[in-house]
Formats: sequence, C-alpha cells, structure tokens
Amino acid sequence: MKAPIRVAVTGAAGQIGYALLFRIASGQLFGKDQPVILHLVEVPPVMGALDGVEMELDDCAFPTLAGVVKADSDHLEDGFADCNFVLCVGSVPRKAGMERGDLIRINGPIFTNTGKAIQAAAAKDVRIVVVGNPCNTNCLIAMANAPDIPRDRWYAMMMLDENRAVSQLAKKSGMTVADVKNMTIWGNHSATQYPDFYNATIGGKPAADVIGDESWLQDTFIETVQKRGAAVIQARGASSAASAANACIDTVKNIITPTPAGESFSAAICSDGSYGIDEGLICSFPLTSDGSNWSIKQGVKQNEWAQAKVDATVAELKEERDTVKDLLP
Ligand SMILES: NC(=O)C1=CN([C@@H]2O[C@H](COP(=O)(O)OP(=O)(O)OC[C@H]3O[C@@H](n4cnc5c(N)ncnc54)[C@H](O)[C@@H]3O)[C@@H](O)[C@H]2O)C=CC1
Ligand SMILES: O=C([O-])CC(=O)C(=O)O
Repeated sequence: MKAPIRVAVTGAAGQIGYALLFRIASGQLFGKDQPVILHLVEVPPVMGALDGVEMELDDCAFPTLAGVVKADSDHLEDGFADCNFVLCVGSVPRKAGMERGDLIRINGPIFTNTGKAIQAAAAKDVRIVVVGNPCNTNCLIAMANAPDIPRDRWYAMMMLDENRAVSQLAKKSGMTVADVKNMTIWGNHSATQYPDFYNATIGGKPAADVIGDESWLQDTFIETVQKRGAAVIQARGASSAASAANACIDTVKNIITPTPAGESFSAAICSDGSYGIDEGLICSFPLTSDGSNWSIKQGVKQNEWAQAKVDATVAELKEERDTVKDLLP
C-alpha cells in the first residue's frame, strides 16, 4: 500500500471546490492505487457547509480517500500540515462587468498568510497551484511570503485557457481536441493573455495552415479565449467552476507526469528570465515536465505581431506586481 498523498484545497466548500474534491478523492488525479488525504480549508462562517461536503465525501465511500482534515482560515497551518499539494482556490470570484485584476486588493491579502502558513507547515516536497484570481499575482504574493520554499514549486493555473483554446481550434478545424498540440498560453490569466496559435499544431501541421484564416485566428479566436471567463459569467451568472476544477486536475497531472516528447503544456511559473521575461514574474510559458520538475521549452519563435502580444501581457503582470508591492516582503 502506498503512503497517502496529502492535498489541501482552500475554498473547499465553494463552486470550484465542490467540483474538484470528488474527482481527487475518487482517484481520478493520482490513480486508483494511490490513497489521498484531503485537507479542506474554508473561512470560519462556512465551516458548517464544509461539514456537509465532508458528509458527502463519506457517502461516496471512495476506496482511495484515506482521510479528511478540516481547518478554518484562522488556523491555516493545521490546514496545510504535511501537505504535498496545496490547491489555492479560496478567494472571491469576479462578477459580470469586472476584470480579474479588479480583485487584486480584495484577494491579494489572503495570499500573504497562505504563503507563510504553507512555508511553516507543508511537506518538504510541497507544490502549490494558485487558482484564485488574479491567480498569477496571488501566486507571486504567496511565493514572496514563503522565501524558504523553492521558487520552482509555485504554479498559477493557465490550463483552463489552454483547454478553451484547444477546444476552439478543434471545432473550427473539424478535427478532435486530441489532434491539437502545443497550444501555449503566454503571460497573464487575464484578457491580455496570448494564445499562441502560430506555434500550435493540428494533426501535426501548423494550426494556421490547417485553419487557413489568419484574421479569424488573430481576432475572433484570440478574443474568444481571452474573454471566455467573462462569457461564462454572463451566461451562467457565476464563474466557470466544473471546467476550472477540470483544469486544476489537468495542471497537477501535467506536473506529475513526464510530458510526451515534442509536446508542452501551459502553466504560469516563476520566470527564470527566458524569452526576456522579467525573472521572478509568475508568467505562463510552454512547459515540459520530467514527472517532478518543469523546464521552459526553449527556442519558440514569435513574429513581430505575436511578440507585441506577449509584451503586452507581460507589461500587465509588471503593473499588477507594482500594485501589490506592499504585500511583497
Ligand atoms: N485561474 C483560473 O483559471 C480560474 C480561477 N477562478 C477563481 O477561483 C476562485 C474561486 O472561485 P469559485 O470557487 O467559483 O468561488 P466561490 O465563491 O464559489 O468559492 C470560493 C470559496 O472560497 C472561500 N474563501 C474565501 N476566502 C477564503 C480564505 N481566505 N481561505 C479559505 N477559503 C476562502 C469562500 O468561503 C468560498 O467558499 C475565484 O477567485 C475565481 O475567480 C475561477 C475560474 C478559473
Ligand atoms: O473569468 C473569471 O473570473 C473566472 C476565471 O478565471 C475563468 O473562468 O477563467
């Protein structure tokens, strides 16, 4: 029997939490032979609802669920104790008419204590995925407040953007989602993100050749992906939850699974200065994993039009960093 993996989920009784926990507990993330102990973290007024979530987890009788720990956000160290993964979902979602960056002064402060508590209590091999928005800058805040944790353990989620882009390309080309590869999102999880269709392939051929409509790619495709979160909020009256939970599962799977040769996945990690992007920014790149550590895929070329898109999203990340400089020790 394998030793259990401990996974903390903050905001565990929220929309995304509810869509995420049951998939992790059922073995869909780490496998059917890997026991998991879930650490559920919520704000004090929501602990009653969290009891209900725990009851439902019990009622699923998942063989892979080896335990549940609950903690409130006044006792974060209990919540993160010995955790191998911390999935930071807990935060306020935006409403219609807002940009994700508008949440920065509401949600940013949550991540100072989160970083400190992860450093104090989590397992030595901890890896952290930040989902709560604006996720890149929240990740930066948590990382800066946990200086003893190696910087390559921090991720902000970009996989929902990548999945959205893959799906749009598959639909437009009449091919399957499995045919679309290397659909990198560069930069910020915001309306400035750059979905890099020029370097994506469909059925092994350049996506732009297969689609054969560059103006659709440059305008409609990019805007659809950049504004998809807002479109879901408009339609559903609440932000993406099941697809966000799915993207969180995909992110962790991409981190712990060696990336197939020639492929890559998108996540925002602490820039090492690759592609001239400021060292220390939490920026999305094309990544590969060896099953435990990531590398930034090198040698990806951008034309002048695409480079301007990358520059714009990186500029926004720098502005966000400046906005929260009081939260960065
Ligand atoms: N990176 C991405 O691709 C995506 C990010 N998001 C973001 O994820 C976040 C969560 O979204 P939802 O689950 O829909 O929101 P929700 O409001 O349904 O759930 C959030 C939960 O977090 C809890 N919470 C708030 N502050 C907390 C704290 N300090 N510690 C622990 N828990 C806390 C709340 O009590 C609530 O139960 C939002 O910021 C949203 O914008 C959503 C979709 C995609
Ligand atoms: O758009 C939002 O506010 C929620 C989110 O991050 C997404 O759906 O990508």
